[in-house]
Amino acid sequence: MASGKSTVGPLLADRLGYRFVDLDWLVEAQTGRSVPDLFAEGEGVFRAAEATALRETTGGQGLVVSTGGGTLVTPQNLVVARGAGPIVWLRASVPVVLARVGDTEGRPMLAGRDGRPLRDEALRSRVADLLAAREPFYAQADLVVDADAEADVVARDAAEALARWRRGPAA
Ligand SMILES: Nc1ncnc2c1ncn2[C@@H]1O[C@H](COP(=O)(O)OP(=O)(O)O)[C@@H](O)[C@H]1O
Ligand SMILES: O=C(O)C1=C[C@@H](OP(=O)(O)O)[C@@H](O)[C@H](O)C1
Ligand SMILES: [Mg+2]
Repeated sequence: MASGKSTVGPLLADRLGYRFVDLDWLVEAQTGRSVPDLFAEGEGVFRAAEATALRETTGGQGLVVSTGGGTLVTPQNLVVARGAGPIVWLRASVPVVLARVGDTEGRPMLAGRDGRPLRDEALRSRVADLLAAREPFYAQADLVVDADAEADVVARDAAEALARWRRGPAA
């Protein structure tokens, strides 16, 4: 979360001449509910809607999909995404993620048990724990790009990494 997927995705799509979809927006459009609303019924309710939305982005070409930070932690989602095209991991460091999450309002994964946004050391430790737990899943991406950089630079690096990936190992 807050690595810049929703920000960089459209910039990357522009560079590639592709369409763009943000998976959280698609979930909200398909369910008519906000992400925090879905989480309020239980994380599983959101994850089910997310898996459905992800499947519906596959099967075509010329599309950049910005997933949510938890999407590819579900092994079946990873299989679905990999079948659709290359997965790019926007790898951001803990301090940069913390600087970008803002006040964490509207980010259910960064709320405490009482539902209120975490702050200070509790927030830092939740972000660090989440990123550490998710790293083995993110590491299964086809490409990794340093997401601590400015958004335009991240999009450019992702486009270049994709072009190299397409040319194959010999290039
Ligand atoms: N490369 C970047 N440099 C600086 N700020 C960024 C960058 N990418 C995203 N942001 C800002 O960080 C916040 C979270 O970005 P967002 O794209 O929503 O991340 P994600 O979709 O991974 O949760 C937003 O306020 C966004 O404007
Ligand atoms: O990390 C997560 O599990 C989540 C990240 C969010 O998306 P972003 O990564 O785009 O913030 C959103 O899908 C939901 O709040 C759950
Ligand atoms: Mg996002």
